[in-house]
Amino acid sequence: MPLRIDVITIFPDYFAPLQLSLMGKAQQSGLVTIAIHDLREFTSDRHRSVDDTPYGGGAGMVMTPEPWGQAIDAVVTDQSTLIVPTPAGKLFSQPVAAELAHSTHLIFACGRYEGIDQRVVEYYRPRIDVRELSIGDYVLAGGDVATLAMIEASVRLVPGVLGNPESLVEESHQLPGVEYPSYTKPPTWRGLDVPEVLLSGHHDQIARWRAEQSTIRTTHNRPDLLPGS
Ligand SMILES: Nc1cc(-c2ccc3cc[nH]c3c2)n[nH]1
Repeated sequence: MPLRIDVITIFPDYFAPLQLSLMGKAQQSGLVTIAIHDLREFTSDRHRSVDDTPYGGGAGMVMTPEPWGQAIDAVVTDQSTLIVPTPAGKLFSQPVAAELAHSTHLIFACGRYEGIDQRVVEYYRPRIDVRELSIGDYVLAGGDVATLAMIEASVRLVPGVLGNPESLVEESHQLPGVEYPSYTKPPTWRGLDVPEVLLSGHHDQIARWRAEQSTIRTTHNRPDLLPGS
């Protein structure tokens, strides 16, 4: 059963990159089907409007619920998971990507302006799995880039998408923390040499060196990922 993804957005062109590279191949292989829907196709007024002023005042505009209800109803099934990117959501992570990779149907609701009327989440929450997700503690201009990131992170984990599942095995066995640095040819580049141990062929020493490098990098860049932190 291929994973089906429906993306609803006012900027369908944001998703052209999904036709390229690994994501494009995943679609051609039939492992994943991705459909992009223009929210404005689900409006009923002459101006195809999707936003209005916020109740309670405040700056900016809020996306009205009805076009979203029409658009989501057009694709939703009882197997759907509705994903709403938002800075206020739970943090997206590799384990969440793995969960999404094993879903049957994902619907991404890409908001713009100040976000989507909360009643859209409230309406679907009793009916299907609804997940408000953040990709990090910084504010984007809309949910489209967050959706691209979540689709790429999830689809690469769909069995059969990655040509070499070996890289997933390494990823999953990775020590808590960040990855060791990588090197390839040439052995010397602008006077800089590849660490000797990597050319030695001593696989135990290489594994030890890589574990040390991972710890050094994690301590320096991501101490929050160190065990016991
Ligand atoms: N992690 C993260 C999500 C977002 C986001 C998501 C949706 C909308 C809609 C309008 N602005 C948005 C921002 N920013 N940062």
